[in-house]
Amino acid sequence: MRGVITCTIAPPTTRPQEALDGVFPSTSYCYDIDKTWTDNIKQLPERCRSLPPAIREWAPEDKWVHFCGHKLASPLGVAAGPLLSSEWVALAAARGYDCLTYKTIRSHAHAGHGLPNVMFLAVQPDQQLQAAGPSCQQPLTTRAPYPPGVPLPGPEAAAAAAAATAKAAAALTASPSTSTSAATLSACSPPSPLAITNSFGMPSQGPEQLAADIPAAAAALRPGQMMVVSVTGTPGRPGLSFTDDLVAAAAVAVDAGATCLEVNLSCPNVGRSHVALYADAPAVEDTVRQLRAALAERQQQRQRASVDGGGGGGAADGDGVPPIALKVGAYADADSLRRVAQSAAAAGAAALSGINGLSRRVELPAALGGGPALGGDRPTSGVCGDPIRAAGLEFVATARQVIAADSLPLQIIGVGGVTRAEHALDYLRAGADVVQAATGFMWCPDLGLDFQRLWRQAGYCLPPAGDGRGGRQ
Ligand SMILES: Cc1cc2nc3c(=O)[nH]c(=O)nc-3n(C[C@H](O)[C@H](O)[C@H](O)COP(=O)(O)O)c2cc1C
Repeated sequence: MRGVITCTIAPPTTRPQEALDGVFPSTSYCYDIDKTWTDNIKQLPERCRSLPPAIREWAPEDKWVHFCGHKLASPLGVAAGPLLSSEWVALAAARGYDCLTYKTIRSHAHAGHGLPNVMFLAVQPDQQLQAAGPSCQQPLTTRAPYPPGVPLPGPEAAAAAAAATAKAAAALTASPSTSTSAATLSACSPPSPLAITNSFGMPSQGPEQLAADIPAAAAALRPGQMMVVSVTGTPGRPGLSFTDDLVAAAAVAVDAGATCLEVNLSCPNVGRSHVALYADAPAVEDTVRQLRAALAERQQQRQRASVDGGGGGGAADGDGVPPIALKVGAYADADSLRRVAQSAAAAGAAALSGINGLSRRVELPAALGGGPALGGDRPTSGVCGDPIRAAGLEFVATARQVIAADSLPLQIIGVGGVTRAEHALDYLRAGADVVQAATGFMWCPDLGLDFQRLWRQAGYCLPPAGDGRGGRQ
């Protein structure tokens, strides 16, 4: 793989004074990390509900981008995770994101892990984690939690940020050529570096709720936007293989009208049995073949049973199966990625989406006693945000080379460490068709509107890359 990714590890101890400097409140701007994911579904946190009106100028349709049979007004989206329900999808759709991935669902209701689910990491500014290698066996250290009783940024802070955003947006509207920096538009200012570990264990609503909520999420989209539904299987279900259960989860999504699926083959927060599926080329090929065959068979049955023909999405191909993206992790080398890309394409997958959070051991600072930060039963968890951007870019650049060299019919979703709008442009230059943020969206939902401004300034195509590789459009 090209490039050098260093893996300097945070110092083993963090002085409490530094850790509690108030820059790292225990909640994100939007998602409330002190609450369970079900509470975050029940009610969108106040800060998300009181965002100022979004001002966005939509690209003319001839500048829209093609992705998995859909036309997108822009190539930015939100990755699987933060969009827990239709309300969250509607929020992202209104804040400048066009490719919205509905959080990974299972075939059945699943509680996932208890709190804590998200903790801040003590990393150096610009620290980037290696995708693989012995140095990555070393643990990362969390920041001390925000002290109890210290008030979080409340409605006043949100109102001040909203006023600043409205002012900047008004200036922009009055003079579209103003070179207001993207940062001045955001109604939030994420901590820097924004480095978290998340450990949810892929909780899922049950099929009945999803049957109502997935169509509600799709109804929140405008022309030029699409929703991908992320699905996974659960190993060890009585009488069902992982793939059988994956088919059942995908069927929930398809029956609810999903027009694009993403199969999560790389969750770093579940048992070992399927965390590394994405790295096993024959298993990837088998899984995708079986999934597509089962969905095609279901579609035929439905067509036979219905005089009007079955459902199926607008982007489904000839056999009625929606395009399938595969969510993968970082690969140790280009050959491993090539083998999986070839297998995925041979089985009929439409896209690769990477990377997932990097799995690391995560410990409390020594000042708080050390030991696994999420408890002994969760010694490792997924690292997301700024420290994985280099690994994500490396994945995209390598995938683009492999796809071009082998003429594979695959598109690429670039994910990992997009915490500012400019990072999305870096991903597009590296070769992504679509770029998504997870952590960046949680801490700065208006990153989407910032990106739209940059995208418009760029003339809705890529500016030349600084490294001489050039853009793709
Ligand atoms: C809170 C949270 C929940 C996530 N849940 C999922 C999930 O359910 N399925 C999945 O494929 N990835 C999940 N991810 C991983 C993200 O999709 C993404 O791959 C990873 O966070 C790297 O992107 P980021 O640096 O923008 O956060 C989750 C990430 C976060 C932060």
